[in-house]
Amino acid sequence: MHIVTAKEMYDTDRYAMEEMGLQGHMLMENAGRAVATEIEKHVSLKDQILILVGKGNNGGDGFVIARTLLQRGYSVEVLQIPNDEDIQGDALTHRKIYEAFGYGYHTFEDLNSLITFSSGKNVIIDALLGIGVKGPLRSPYDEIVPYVNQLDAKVISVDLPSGIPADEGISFEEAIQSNFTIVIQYPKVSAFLQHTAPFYGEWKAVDIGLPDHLLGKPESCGVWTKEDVVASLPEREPFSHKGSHGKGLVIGGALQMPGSVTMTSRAALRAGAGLLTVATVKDVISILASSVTEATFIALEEQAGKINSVDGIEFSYDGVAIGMGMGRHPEGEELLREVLKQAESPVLIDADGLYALKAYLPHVTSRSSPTILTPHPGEMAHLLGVEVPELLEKPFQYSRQFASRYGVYVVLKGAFTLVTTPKGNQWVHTTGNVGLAKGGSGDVLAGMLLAMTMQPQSIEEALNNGVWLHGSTADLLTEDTHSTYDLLATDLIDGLSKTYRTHLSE
Ligand SMILES: NC(=O)C1=CN([C@@H]2O[C@H](COP(=O)(O)OP(=O)(O)OC[C@H]3O[C@@H](n4cnc5c(N)ncnc54)[C@H](OP(=O)(O)O)[C@@H]3O)[C@@H](O)[C@H]2O)[C@@H](O)CC1
Ligand SMILES: [K+]
Repeated sequence: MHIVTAKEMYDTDRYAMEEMGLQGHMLMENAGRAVATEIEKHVSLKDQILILVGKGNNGGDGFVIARTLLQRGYSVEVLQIPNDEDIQGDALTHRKIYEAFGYGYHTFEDLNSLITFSSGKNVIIDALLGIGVKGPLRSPYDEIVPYVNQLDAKVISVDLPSGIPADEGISFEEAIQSNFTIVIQYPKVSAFLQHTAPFYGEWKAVDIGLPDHLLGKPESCGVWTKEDVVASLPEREPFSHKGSHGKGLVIGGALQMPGSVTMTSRAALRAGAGLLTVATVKDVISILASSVTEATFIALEEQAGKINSVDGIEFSYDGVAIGMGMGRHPEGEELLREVLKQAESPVLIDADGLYALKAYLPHVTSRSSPTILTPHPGEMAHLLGVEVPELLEKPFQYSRQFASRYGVYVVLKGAFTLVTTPKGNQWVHTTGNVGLAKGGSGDVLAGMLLAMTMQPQSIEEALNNGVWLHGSTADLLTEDTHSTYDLLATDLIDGLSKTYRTHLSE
């Protein structure tokens, strides 16, 4: 499923209108009817519905929705916010059709009109502003929006909650707080930003008949779905052997932190790695040996319980993960540098490895094998040299610039984990839940990603499939046996079997 900016949406609409003959009023008819059909799933014939119609085409959709619902027997009233002469173009065409059916509307004079017409209504349809919103809400929307937000009614927004910009990096002051948003054709970027997504409530996209190839462009941005996983995750060949499923290496752990590397290793094996070696300090090996029986070990030189050197590792692996539980120490930089120079396989850098990476970043571009970074926002902000809130305002832009500048894959972890390729393809993940906000879930993810990168699929597919498996496992577990309070990172490792069996064996 594509994700679009306002410009991409307007370009797509324009192309459909100018090059394909799908005229604006036809698109609006399709949009309004598709939205009305979706609204029917959330309302009943007993509900009293008020549709708030704004000045632009979002308001135009409102007139189509009103006509469709009235024809289908629903109780609907319309409150048009602008004066009659301010409704123009396709929106005016549809208001005329609405009137030709014999339906009427009220016009907003001051807040009292909204108070009067919203009285007794238990459903409000927000067709005030769409992707054309610019700047803070102006009069009278700055009065209307707070009034709607304090009403005790179900609010359903058309395309996006009025006041929320479609794009990232744009500030706003107030917006409709929706219970449900019916997105027209493609979700907009703001549906996946931490500070704007909550305004959408739940959302669903409806098809208005724009062909997908209109968005064909070198960069691709979308939601990675179960269908994508099913299409790309390779089936196991019946005559394959443990070597064909990837020989992985995990470098990490310190005497003070033996857990991280344990979780990464177990997760990698559970996710499908054929063979796994863990390179760590001696005391961690004795702890690991009992809980990761399937792995082999390399004891590394140490100082004060931390890895001091990677001497002794022969880099003949299909994938390497480094950094988890390694601790932060001056030698970390040198270790990482050696690994990146010597390994001729994908190298995934997580946790403490990311802190050690900063100085070496400019040299990463010279690697001939993929380099994968899996930062949480704090680690990513550190690498970028910006504050976390600034990063979270524009995660798409920052990730794309960073991935292309250093030629790396970036898995920016969060409520909407974002995978970016060096070429600028971006995939958002909507699986997973707040149960994952706990120590260890990143270590488990790193292990799953390591296993995925060693299977016969592209690195882009591997990372997305790994993130999807991790999130879906959390979802299955919290639906079933766990809650978002008690879910542990180790539960994800054991729960992965169920995800594979439930989702991927159909
Ligand atoms: N054919 C198509 O393209 C299709 C489009 N579709 C639908 O159209 C929507 C986009 O329509 P749009 O471009 O008319 O923008 P939209 O947000 O409805 O209104 C913008 C108007 O609002 C005003 N305004 C702006 N900012 C403001 C503020 N802060 N505070 C107050 N007022 C503000 C501004 O007016 P101004 O006051 O500046 O004159 C401006 O004219 C899209 O989301 C989808 O729902 C579908 O039907 C499919 C086919
Ligand atoms: K809206």
